[in-house]
Amino acid sequence: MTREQLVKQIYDKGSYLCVGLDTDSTKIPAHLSGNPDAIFLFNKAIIDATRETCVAYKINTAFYEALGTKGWDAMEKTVHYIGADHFKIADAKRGDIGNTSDQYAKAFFETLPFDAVTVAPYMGEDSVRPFLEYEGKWAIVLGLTSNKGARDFELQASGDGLLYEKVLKTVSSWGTSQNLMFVVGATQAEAFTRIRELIPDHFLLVPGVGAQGGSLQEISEKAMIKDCGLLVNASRAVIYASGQEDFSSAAAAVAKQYQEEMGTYL
Ligand SMILES: O=C(O)c1cc(=O)[nH]c(=O)n1[C@@H]1O[C@H](COP(=O)(O)O)[C@@H](O)[C@H]1O
Repeated sequence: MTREQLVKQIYDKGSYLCVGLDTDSTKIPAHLSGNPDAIFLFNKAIIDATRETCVAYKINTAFYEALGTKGWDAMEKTVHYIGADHFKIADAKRGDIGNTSDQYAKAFFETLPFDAVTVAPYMGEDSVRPFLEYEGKWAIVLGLTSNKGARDFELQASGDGLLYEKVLKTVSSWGTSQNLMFVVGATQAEAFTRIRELIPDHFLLVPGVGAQGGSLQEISEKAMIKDCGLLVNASRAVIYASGQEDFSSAAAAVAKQYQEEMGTYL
């Protein structure tokens, strides 16, 4: 999906919500959990319930890989079920020597129809480049993450700034704002102004609202740009809004609330 197509989806729907399909097999409601296809059926119900209120889905591959081939099959079925209108992110946090990253890119962009993969930048340019070589596909590189471990490296001084600032500056020269986004955690709200000084044009994938407590209002006020430039992810707050038979209507209601609030910022 190109930036233009993504931006059109955002303004058509009045939403920059990304629903995170972090589907934990131990949290599937009881009425589904005995079904051999439970993970996919859960995802399908969530997708049907949130299609109109979100523009992206982020599949966190860990939750699927943890189940072996059964999980991978559920992920494949899910990404195909989402279809072409939504921006599909493989949250796999990949990145390795060039010929290995080539294979990761092939896995998510050719074998599977994802639009974007999250990438860890630690191994440098040759580990990120393979993800930038596909027309209409995106690398979403970790910038400043939402977790407390961000302090261990990302927020440490490096040269004349912080390490994450160096990552944003350097990585942004490897691609363009048409094929490269950055992850910035919603819990890092005080950094958003500085981040927009460094990368004024790039889309940001912002996880950390909902269960991790980040403020949608604060992020939107500090980091929204003229064509929005934000995808805000919520996983647990949406998909586990209820653990009962009404889980999909509860998810729909939470996603709608996010969409309505987002509409006021767009
Ligand atoms: O890359 C990510 O998506 C990510 C980066 C980050 O800094 N923090 C973060 O929480 N995430 C992911 O975003 C999702 C957040 O989930 P919830 O806290 O349940 O909304 C999970 O899939 C995390 O792996």
